[in-house]
Amino acid sequence: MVTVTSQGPDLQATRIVILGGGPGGYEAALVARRLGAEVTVVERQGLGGSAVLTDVVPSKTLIAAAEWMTSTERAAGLGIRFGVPAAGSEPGESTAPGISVDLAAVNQRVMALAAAQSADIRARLDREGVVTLLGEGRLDGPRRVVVRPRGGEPEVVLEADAVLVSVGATPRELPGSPADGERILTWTQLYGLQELPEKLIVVGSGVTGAEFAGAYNALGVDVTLVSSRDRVLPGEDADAAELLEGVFRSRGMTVLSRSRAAGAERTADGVAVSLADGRVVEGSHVLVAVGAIPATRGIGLEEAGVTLTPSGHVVVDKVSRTTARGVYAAGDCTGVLPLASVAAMQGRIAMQHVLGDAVKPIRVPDVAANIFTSPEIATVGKSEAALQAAGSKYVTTTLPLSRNPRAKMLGMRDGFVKLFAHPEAAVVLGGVVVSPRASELIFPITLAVSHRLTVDDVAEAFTVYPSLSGSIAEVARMLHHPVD
Ligand SMILES: Cc1cc2nc3c(=O)[nH]c(=O)nc-3n(C[C@H](O)[C@H](O)[C@H](O)COP(=O)(O)OP(=O)(O)OC[C@H]3O[C@@H](n4cnc5c(N)ncnc54)[C@H](O)[C@@H]3O)c2cc1C
Ligand SMILES: NC(=O)c1ccc[n+]([C@@H]2O[C@H](COP(=O)([O-])OP(=O)(O)OC[C@H]3O[C@@H](n4cnc5c(N)ncnc54)[C@H](O)[C@@H]3O)[C@@H](O)[C@H]2O)c1
Repeated sequence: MVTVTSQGPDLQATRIVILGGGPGGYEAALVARRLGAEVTVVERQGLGGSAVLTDVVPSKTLIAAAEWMTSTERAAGLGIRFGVPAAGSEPGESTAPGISVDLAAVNQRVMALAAAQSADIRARLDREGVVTLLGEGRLDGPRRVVVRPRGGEPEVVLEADAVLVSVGATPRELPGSPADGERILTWTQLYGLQELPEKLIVVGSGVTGAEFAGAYNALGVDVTLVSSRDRVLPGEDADAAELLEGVFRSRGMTVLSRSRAAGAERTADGVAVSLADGRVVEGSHVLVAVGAIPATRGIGLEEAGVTLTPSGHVVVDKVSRTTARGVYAAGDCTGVLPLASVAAMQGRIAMQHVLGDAVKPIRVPDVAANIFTSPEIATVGKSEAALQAAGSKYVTTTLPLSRNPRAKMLGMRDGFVKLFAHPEAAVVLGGVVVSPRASELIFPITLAVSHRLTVDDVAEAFTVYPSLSGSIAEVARMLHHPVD
């Protein structure tokens, strides 16, 4: 066992040890270095964490390929024909076999991009003077981290003035039906597929399930989405979820609502998913997307005085403090809001707090989020369900995308912009954008929400004509109340 009491040249510097090198961990490391601390990141998988290696980056890269396929759907309506017409064929008649997807090539690109992103993060941390230790870490009390290095070398003990726990979460599996990486898959195992599945069953219609079901459907796969709830995306804006489910069905996806999967087993040439009501759905592969479990067990947290919720999430306050003095936590292991952007913000806030920099507590309602389906669903601020549950006064207007001139030119039909505002103060409380690239369009509404702008502030700003963002100003204009 090697004990490391201090690293780096400055013996007076605060020693920070970060457990987990995902967005929560590596963003914190950069801030802590900038604030003069000695920083060590302990990571068992690779820098960038699950966000970069298995979750956000791979899924969004796969979706980029799927998106390309979806945009070809609109091409015919715009007068585009694929293939070279043969001699004597009618104008516009295609003789080419059409477009096909080489999943092995798509997945190779996905994995290469994830690895490159991880290497970039490692290089950045190295440049900034952050020490990285590849291995499995655990707390030994609140101020000491013990690391089992990946290469089998002796354990390393790191003494710390403060520890940040940012260990993320791992995929939940169906009870009694462990993933085998071949036919029964978690989202981390999809990128080993060399060919498109013949028939993919996606269990779970949360954000992960909806994104993958939409992507594989666009890539040409026969997809069945098993949804335990009344509708897909139960936690999202009801109009957006309803629209997306309609789009899914119109593209040939089978959506089984109110259908809870009880288990999955391999058959001679595929899988059979049994539903709680006795039905059986057969397919070639099943993707299990039923949520995630925080990676907080067995790493000495409770022994160090860190309180966990019954679900295993670390209890934190708005500046990322846990119940143990000197131990902070960020990201999916806290269950505050499982998004990479939130993990990174929690990590930065933790370091600002512990190192005595100016710090603003996290404001979850200001978080912008996006579901990368086609169309995308972007949200920020208060949702309609939250406003109703709190009995808040609000006014709302929705403008369908089909009324936007740019959308008409681009051949886009499915989508809308919706804003919520306070009826008297006219302050923008929240918004929903359902549209291709909604992730890019939500930003003006995010600015409005975080700076407490009014609908008139939004309406008075110029937008380009013609542009999709013109609908945001237009919907704000529709919420204007004339002065009495
Ligand atoms: C399929 C999918 C798609 C997603 N897409 C998006 C998206 O588009 N946008 C978005 O904002 N969010 C997205 N998310 C959510 C996002 O991935 C998470 O919110 C984010 O990864 C959380 O970051 P983190 O730092 O908390 O944890 P992680 O990224 O999970 O990193 C934690 C790291 O800690 C390591 N670790 C765990 N235990 C130990 C230990 N004992 N010792 C050493 N290392 C350890 C893990 O191996 C991991 O590498 C997606 C999630 C999924 C599942
Ligand atoms: N684009 C993004 O930013 C993005 C993408 C993916 C995930 N995420 C983050 O990850 C979080 C978790 O999302 P998720 O979809 O992985 O998990 P989730 O917990 O939100 O959804 C899982 C769904 O599976 C259903 N389910 C559970 N057991 C089932 C069963 N046996 N049969 C059928 N359905 C079952 C649940 O009712 C739930 O609707 C999201 O809230 C989001 O913050 C973000």
